[in-house]
Amino acid sequence: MGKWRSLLRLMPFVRPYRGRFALGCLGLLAGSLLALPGPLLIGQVTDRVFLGSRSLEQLLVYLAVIAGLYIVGYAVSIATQTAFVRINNLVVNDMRTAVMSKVMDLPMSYLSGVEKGYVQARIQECSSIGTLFTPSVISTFFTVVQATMAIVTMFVLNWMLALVVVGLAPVVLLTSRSSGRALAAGAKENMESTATLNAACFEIVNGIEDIKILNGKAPHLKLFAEKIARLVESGVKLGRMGVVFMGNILLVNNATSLLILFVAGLLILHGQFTVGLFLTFSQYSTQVFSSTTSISTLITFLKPVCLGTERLYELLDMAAEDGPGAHELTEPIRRLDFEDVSFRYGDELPLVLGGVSFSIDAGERVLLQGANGSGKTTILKLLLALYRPTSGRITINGEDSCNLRSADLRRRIAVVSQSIFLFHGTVLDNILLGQQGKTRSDVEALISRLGMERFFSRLADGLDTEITQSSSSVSGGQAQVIALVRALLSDSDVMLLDEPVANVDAEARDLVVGCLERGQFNGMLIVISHQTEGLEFLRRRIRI
Ligand SMILES: Nc1ncnc2c1ncn2[C@@H]1O[C@H](COP(=O)(O)OP(=O)(O)OP(=O)(O)O)[C@@H](O)[C@H]1O
Repeated sequence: MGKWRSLLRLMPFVRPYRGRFALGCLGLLAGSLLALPGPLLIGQVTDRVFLGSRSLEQLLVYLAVIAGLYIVGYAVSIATQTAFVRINNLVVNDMRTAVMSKVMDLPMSYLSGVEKGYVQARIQECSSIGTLFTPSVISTFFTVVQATMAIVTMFVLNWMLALVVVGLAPVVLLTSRSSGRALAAGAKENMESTATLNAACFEIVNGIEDIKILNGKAPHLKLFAEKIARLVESGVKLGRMGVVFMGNILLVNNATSLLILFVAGLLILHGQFTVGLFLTFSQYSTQVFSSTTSISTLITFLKPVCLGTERLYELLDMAAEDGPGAHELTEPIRRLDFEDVSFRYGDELPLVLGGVSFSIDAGERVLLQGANGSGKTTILKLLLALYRPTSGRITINGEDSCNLRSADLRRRIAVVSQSIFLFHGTVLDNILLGQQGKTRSDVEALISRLGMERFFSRLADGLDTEITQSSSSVSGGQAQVIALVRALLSDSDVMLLDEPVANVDAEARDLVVGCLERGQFNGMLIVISHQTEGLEFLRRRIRI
């Protein structure tokens, strides 16, 4: 029961579309009601026209009424299904957006521990929850109404035959339920095989360059073929189960039809029943049995929905990186202090920083030095509130940075990191990313002030050069210069540069270091570098 209750947690996602949802439900109810008179009218036309009056006029009247019901039913069904398809898509995409937004707010201490592709998988899981809003699943709830009305009508017409139909319903239910369970288990296995195949594809595409260099095609293809073989095997098994499932349902339906034919036949032979009523009963019993089958498979459908909902909220309920009391940072950063800061990346991991203390004031230019792995980059990450100190505190203008909104803090701190990630889009898009109120002309003015026009004109399409993830349209050194322009454009109070002169050619090095040396940035400057050559203008040194 606890599991089913988790479905109630989906209410906030349905609420924005409650009008549409209510209309859709009304449509389904109307569809169920419209399906009710059909069998009764067919029975009547048989008894009253074919076996009675034999009047063409009367036949046409019946046909017109039945056709009218079918046409209205068709229109209602199309409108209802379209409404639910729309609701399904909207709800699923709202969930995806909520998950993505939450993921972006989660602390790095969690995110750095999750595997690649995991978040992607969690976002994809939302579509399994969307199954709940597909017309076929929602309509199952309404087939119960339809089946109940059919049973009531049958009891009114002939209680004895109605009892036979009702008595047979559990047989249909149990048959489809047991075959459905096997089908669900097969589907799970097939999904697992698909996921492992996807993981293999992801790895091959990701490491394609190294696979080529290392001549690794043959072993990777072998591994890929093994995964394909597993998928084929589970696909065939699933297909066989599907055939057996349908076969079993057909078998039971045929057996029940035969039994109804037998009982109705006896009643007709004794003059207690008519041929028309038999036709009516046949159609109603089909409605009852198909509703029974849908209900039994509904449970199979709802299980992954419940599981998906639980997993969705597991993520949405996680604590975000900013505590509820975090407040705005309204004034510029004038001073920052590390007060006896210690840090480890995980409870089980060793200390990276042990009791680090220093203070930096506005306008200071600092070179942060230390051996490989001593924690220099970690200090920058702590400053950016990507991680929180394990002990000690970092204060900004005297206030504990844990109490400040991290987005405000990051707006005031520009970064040129060691490994620059450029996003899909143009060079200009990347420079303007996250810059409020800045335009192309601001970028062009800055480039000209920095004397970097020649550098940018050498890119394939200048500022409009497309950055693609697969082919590097800019080199590492070029990315460094782009990141510096982005940092300078942001009018931040603090600038952090992690190894700006490593792995770059003389030109990029002169462009990056030169413009800092010439005082193009007058705020607090913190540079991490193993090399000191050319960085003499950074008067203060902090060693950790
Ligand atoms: N996300 C992480 N999870 C666990 N350990 C990490 C993580 N990031 C860094 N470390 C570890 O923390 C230590 C310090 O790393 P950091 O990058 O801060 O050093 P660094 O002084 O900048 O090194 P370098 O001079 O080589 O760039 C290293 O041992 C590193 O392996």
